[in-house]
Amino acid sequence: MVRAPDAITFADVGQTFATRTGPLTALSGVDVAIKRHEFVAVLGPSGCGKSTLLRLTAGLVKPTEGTVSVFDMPVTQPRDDVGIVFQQATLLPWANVEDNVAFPAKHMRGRISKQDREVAQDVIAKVGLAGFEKRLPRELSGGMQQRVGIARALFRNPDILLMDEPFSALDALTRDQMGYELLDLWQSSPKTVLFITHSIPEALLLADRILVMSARPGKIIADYKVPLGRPRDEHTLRATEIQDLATELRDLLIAKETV
Ligand SMILES: Nc1ncnc2c1ncn2[C@@H]1O[C@H](COP(=O)(O)OP(=O)(O)OP(=O)(O)O)[C@@H](O)[C@H]1O
Repeated sequence: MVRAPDAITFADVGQTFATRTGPLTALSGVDVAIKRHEFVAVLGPSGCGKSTLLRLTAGLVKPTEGTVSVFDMPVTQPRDDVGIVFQQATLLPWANVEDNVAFPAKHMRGRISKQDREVAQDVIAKVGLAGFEKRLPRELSGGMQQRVGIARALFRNPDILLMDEPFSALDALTRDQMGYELLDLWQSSPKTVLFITHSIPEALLLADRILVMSARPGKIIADYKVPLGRPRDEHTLRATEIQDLATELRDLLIAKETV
């Protein structure tokens, strides 16, 4: 039988940066495979290399050791089938919502076509912003700006969505709301998601699988399957086995913070 390729593979990946004070090893010996349409959360102490994992997957950084592959093809440059959402939406302040969402087309082809605008309007509606197409970023709340960032990442309908603490700058209620909306989006249009967070409840609510990283140089020290079905809602995290897993994750992270 032909094996379906994994969506993302890290094969013995290491990343050392040259810094003014000498080489800094951010990641070492990272070996992991992520299946297509798996939702994977990554937890780990600050500075352990979580964002570096995403940047390697997106082709924004080249690994100094090992290979990062997307659908079995080594990543050598930024790819169309990978969308990224950062902690801040990083929108163009002078461009309206529609132009921000369609910006990848402008960046690639120098113009936004009528068809691009239709696609942009469709993803804007998907993230709940229909009617706001002509607004400027400064006219939107933080949560709405982040929805625009998500719409921009979805614009090219990528198979892989990389999310770097996408909701951590939002207030607690908006953050929860965005998590549920993301689950709805993911269920209606499945994608492979690599989601970085510092929040254990957020990781448990969203993910199929949770990877835990050690302090720098980061490596994957635990790989948990989240024992929850879908769909999930606000009652999901009350299950006893989830409380136990949350405690286990907390203990592991506290131990690793001190390493
Ligand atoms: N381009 C770079 N040049 C030099 N050092 C870098 C570079 N990018 C990242 N680093 C260093 O690599 C380490 C890992 O950084 P990274 O941003 O991946 O960590 P992180 O786990 O995402 O951190 P946080 O949780 O605080 O956001 C840090 O010590 C950081 O200073």
